Amino acid sequence: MMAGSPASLSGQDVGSFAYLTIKDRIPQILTKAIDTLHRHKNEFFEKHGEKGTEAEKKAISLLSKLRNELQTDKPIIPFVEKFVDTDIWNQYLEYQQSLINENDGKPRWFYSPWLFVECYMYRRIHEAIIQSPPIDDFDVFKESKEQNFFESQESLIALCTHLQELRTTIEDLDENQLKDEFFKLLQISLWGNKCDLSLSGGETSSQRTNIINSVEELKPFILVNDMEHLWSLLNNCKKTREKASVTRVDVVLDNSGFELVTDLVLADFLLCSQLATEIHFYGKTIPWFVSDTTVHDFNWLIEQMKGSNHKWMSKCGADWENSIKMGRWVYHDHIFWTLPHEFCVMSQVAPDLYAELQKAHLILFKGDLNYRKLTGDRKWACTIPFRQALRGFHPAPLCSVRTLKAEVQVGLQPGQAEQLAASEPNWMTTGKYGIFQFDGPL
Ligand SMILES: O=P(O)(O)OC[C@H]1O[C@](O)(CO)[C@@H](O)[C@@H]1O
Ligand SMILES: [Mn+2]
Repeated sequence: MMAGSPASLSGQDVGSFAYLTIKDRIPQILTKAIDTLHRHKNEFFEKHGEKGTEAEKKAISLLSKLRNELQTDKPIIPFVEKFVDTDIWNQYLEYQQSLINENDGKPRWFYSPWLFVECYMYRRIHEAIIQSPPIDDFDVFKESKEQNFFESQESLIALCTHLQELRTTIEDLDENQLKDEFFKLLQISLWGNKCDLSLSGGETSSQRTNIINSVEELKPFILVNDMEHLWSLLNNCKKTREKASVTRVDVVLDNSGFELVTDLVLADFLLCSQLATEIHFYGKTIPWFVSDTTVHDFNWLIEQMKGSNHKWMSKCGADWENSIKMGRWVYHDHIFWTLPHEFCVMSQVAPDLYAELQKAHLILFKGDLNYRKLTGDRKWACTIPFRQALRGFHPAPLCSVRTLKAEVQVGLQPGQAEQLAASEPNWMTTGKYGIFQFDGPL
């Protein structure tokens, strides 16, 4: 821990959201993963014969073992299977061990930082799968992600239709109208973050109502609203940039399905409004926090949309595929996003990624987990400045776009948290509230 930063959120605090997640939500997610493997038994057999059946059994027994370790608060054990990040993970385990002063103290599920153990759990799921060839490329969360996409169809069609209409009139919009549209699509992308699947223990959490109509009603639930800063920054880039030069917006993606479409709609708008000229996306290398986007999810979703029999949805899919082909959209993978580290150490742990992010004019960090990593998932007072919680992480001007699902929030006005807590004790963890929290140029 760096001097001056508060303790990490942890399962030690009985009754806290961290505690309840480790006690209830994580075992539930593991049970669901086991069940998913079970249900694919025949598929594995058809594909790989007896070897497939054996692999399914092995993966299930590894996951059951993991669930047992967790539920009996066993020590956190090192990774054994060789993978690109195994050494970094095991070093981090040692680092966590070194933070424990007691003799022979070992990191344990309910004792160690929540961010660490929760990331560890998802990495262990991945280990169980890669230890079970030939089903070692199976994504236990894929079905849920696809289901989320299909269940949100109606709302997604409305969104695609809105985007396509907007594209035909965009030339005629004056600056204020353009700004209104920008704000609308930003808010849709914010509320899209309600739909993650780890909060609901992997149960469906899709968007069934037309989100565009809800934006106005939801405004009072935005606790920190720095949208104006984002507008000034990008509009200024647009006005001052030379002909052939670049305005680059980077989006650190969160969930696939509904949320991903809201992000891609925003990205599309940024280009056609010329607020940006290039968009870079970052996804996860392995299945993560149930609903997070991997490259497979990203490609799958665009492919699905392209093949849709709805005219405007299919147009979006085709346009987006083209944006990728033309290099206006760039997708990046990096193992750092599925490590347990706080972002303030990114420049040391993943200097190449930090350097990549430095090329952006603006970075949007989608979702709650990114916010936890931005702030270190620590017990900050709600009123400390965002920049202080970032502890030196500043590759470029950045903004967190997140609905609140964890007990960490900084940069609030004095009294704001108290007022919320008085009427709603769970205001930090239900996803009902959201923020656009910006950290501008240094
Ligand atoms: O998809 P998001 O917005 O990052 O949310 C993932 C969230 O899942 C939870 O860990 C619940 O387990 C949240 O508290 C967490 O931060
Ligand atoms: Mn997520």
